[in-house]
Amino acid sequence: MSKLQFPVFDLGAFEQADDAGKRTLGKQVDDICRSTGFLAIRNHGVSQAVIDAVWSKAQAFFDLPPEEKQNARAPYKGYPYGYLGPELEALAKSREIDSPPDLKESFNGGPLRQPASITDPEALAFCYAPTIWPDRPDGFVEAWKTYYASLEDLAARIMRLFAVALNLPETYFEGFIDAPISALRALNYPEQNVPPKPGQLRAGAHTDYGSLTILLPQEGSKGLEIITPDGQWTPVPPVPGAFVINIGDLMARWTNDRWVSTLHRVVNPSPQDGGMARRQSLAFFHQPNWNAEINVLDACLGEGETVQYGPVLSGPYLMSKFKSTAA
Ligand SMILES: O=C(O)CCC(=O)C(=O)O
Ligand SMILES: [Fe+2]
Repeated sequence: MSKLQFPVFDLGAFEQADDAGKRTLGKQVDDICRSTGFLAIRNHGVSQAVIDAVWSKAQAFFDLPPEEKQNARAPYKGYPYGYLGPELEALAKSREIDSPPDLKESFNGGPLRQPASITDPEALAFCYAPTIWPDRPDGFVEAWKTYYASLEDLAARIMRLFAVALNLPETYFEGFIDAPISALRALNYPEQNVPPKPGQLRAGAHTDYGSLTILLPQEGSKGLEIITPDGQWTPVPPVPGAFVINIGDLMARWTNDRWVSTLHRVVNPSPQDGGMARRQSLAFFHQPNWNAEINVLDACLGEGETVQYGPVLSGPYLMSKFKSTAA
């Protein structure tokens, strides 16, 4: 693994390693997750054709006239899926910081399957609410679902890596994530022709809520920044062919804060970087099963350490976090 500036991890090499090799590589991931929880994953096995298809369909969707995009809009404030137009979300509000709305628009989609066992009305009204699909561009839905399925599989593989990193059996998380309630979000940060309001960013400083986020920033694009342990905002460099992953609040809680859910943001483009260029990204927010009960892992309790968090259920926990960001 290269650790020059930003760690880049070879997932294929991990999967092919023997037990001792896996433990060594897992230890590297444990170290990263204790410090920032942000790393790039290469040799991830997701086909470039699957990525290119969803990328170009998302771009074509964002290029549609605003009125047409509104046909796929989320029907009411707080509805999780469909099109969320400009100025409707301020991520900084999740931290109770009042800020102008983020300079972005997004399209959001939920789980591809709904287990028959799910009857909780809250689950049906929230995570399992229907995705409001756009009519155009042709092929959008198929490309979206194919990418979603690939990322769900990738997330499960990364959770195996996390289990090894935490000194747990490799399959430890499997029972918690066999009916995940993950969401996929395509983000577009439009060209900025007018100056932002004071304090207005493309995405305000926030932590992610779930177990794991798998991000695909636009190739070569800048703007994503994290707070490093020295307290400085630090750019995440684009890594060609790799996904950027980070852990969210639920994973920090699960590990009793051994792992950190790091604050991050997307800043406005600087004049040196073209000043106003559009930027696109895809964010897959992996979230354990609606009913998964998340208790601090024994494996994360060192000598003399106490349990800092009581149990929470994955779905209701996510709902409470999500509802706070409407602008
Ligand atoms: O677009 C990006 O690079 C990051 C977006 C992000 O952090 C989020 O939507 O949670
Ligand atoms: Fe984020």
